[in-house]
Amino acid sequence: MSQPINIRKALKSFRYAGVGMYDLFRQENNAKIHLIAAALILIAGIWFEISTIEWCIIVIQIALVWSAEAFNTAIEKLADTVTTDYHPSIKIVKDVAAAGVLILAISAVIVAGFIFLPKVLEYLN
Ligand SMILES: Nc1ncnc2c1ncn2[C@@H]1O[C@H](COP(=O)(O)OP(=O)(O)OP(=O)(O)O)[C@@H](O)[C@H]1O
Repeated sequence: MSQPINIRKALKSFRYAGVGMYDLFRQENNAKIHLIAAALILIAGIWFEISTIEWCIIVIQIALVWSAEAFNTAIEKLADTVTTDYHPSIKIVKDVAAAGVLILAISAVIVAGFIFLPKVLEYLN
């Protein structure tokens, strides 16, 4: 028979995830850069009064990059737990995980360009 939903357990999981998010942005250099970039984009969004659909796209892009950074950090920590000695497989694991972040970061920059570049050009004219 299926188990009933355990609200207390779910709330505990939220708390652990919150601690993970705090650790991510407090300890990881790249995560701090992504946090500052997101803050600047949010300020630009308010300044240029972007539309609801543009806000949705920006929020999705920020979430994708942050999420990829979180998974990348988790993989790095796990790899370092396995060994801190040089290992060719660990190199591939870390490089590929970092590539996952880079792909989404590039996509975020392109999307930001599509949204903000016309507004910046119009503002400058
Ligand atoms: N144990 C290892 N074996 C082989 N190569 C490694 C190993 N650890 C790190 N590397 C190489 O060094 C690169 C940087 O790894 P590192 O763990 O320092 O990541 P980072 O992105 O600098 O993150 P952080 O500064 O958060 O630790 C990896 O992408 C990989 O190419």
